[in-house]
Amino acid sequence: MTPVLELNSASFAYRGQTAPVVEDISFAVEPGHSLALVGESGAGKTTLLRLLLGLARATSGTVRFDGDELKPRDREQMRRFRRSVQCVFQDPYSSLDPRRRVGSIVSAPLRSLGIDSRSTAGPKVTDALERVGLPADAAERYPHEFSGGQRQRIAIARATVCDPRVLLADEPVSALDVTTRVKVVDLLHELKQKQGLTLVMVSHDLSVVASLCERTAVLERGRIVEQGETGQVLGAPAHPYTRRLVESVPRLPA
Ligand SMILES: Nc1ncnc2c1ncn2[C@@H]1O[C@H](COP(=O)(O)OP(=O)(O)OP(=O)(O)O)[C@@H](O)[C@H]1O
Repeated sequence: MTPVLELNSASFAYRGQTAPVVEDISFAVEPGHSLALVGESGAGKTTLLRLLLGLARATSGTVRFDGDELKPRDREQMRRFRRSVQCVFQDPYSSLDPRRRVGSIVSAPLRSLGIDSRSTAGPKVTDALERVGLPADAAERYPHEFSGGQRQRIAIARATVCDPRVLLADEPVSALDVTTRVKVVDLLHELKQKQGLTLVMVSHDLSVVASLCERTAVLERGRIVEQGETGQVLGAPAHPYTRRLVESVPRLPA
């Protein structure tokens, strides 16, 4: 099967810097599967998501979408891409415009992709809100009327309203308290199961990774040191860096 997203020997250096922050990265994301990117702060995880989103362009190597090289200037391809690949960020407070009602926030991708107008988007917005466990009347309210967990649900409703195939999520639950975190992880799990959503997720939380992602790639200072089945990578790490990451997870005393 053609991977929906693929990096081939991709490297990226920020403007004005010679040293790449990610180097020689290769992985493929198969449709319906999920991949976690893990590693310490500054390892380059968010930069990889930016490459996958077409927000940054690989300095060398390629990013492929449905088998074709991703070209941010190709408007037709980017339209298909935006319809297929959506994202959710860490902070549900800053990622939602406080001046707009939730209905307008959630319908934004439908309108910007030309799928619906404000007047025709209603049923899809209701559906998307329902799928994430929010009542239909949430559409009439403003983000400040919701808790952090509910706001992240709104962000997930916005990201899934146009039925994308892939969700790219940057630390989607790390700003949430522990019980809310579990509920949002359950929601992501359900979207994977029911809608066959492909998930690429950055997370510091290895238990979240273990519960959501079949595959894991471990990033150390911009390079992948290990990747494979999550159970294998986190359960029996082959690389000393992965072992250190796994061992650094705090455990309750026995
Ligand atoms: N706009 C930028 N300009 C220059 N360097 C940057 C920029 N953004 C990030 N970097 C550098 O790139 C490296 C990788 O950063 P990145 O945010 O991708 O790491 P990360 O693994 O996502 O970290 P964290 O877990 O803390 O979010 C870091 O050394 C960072 O300082």
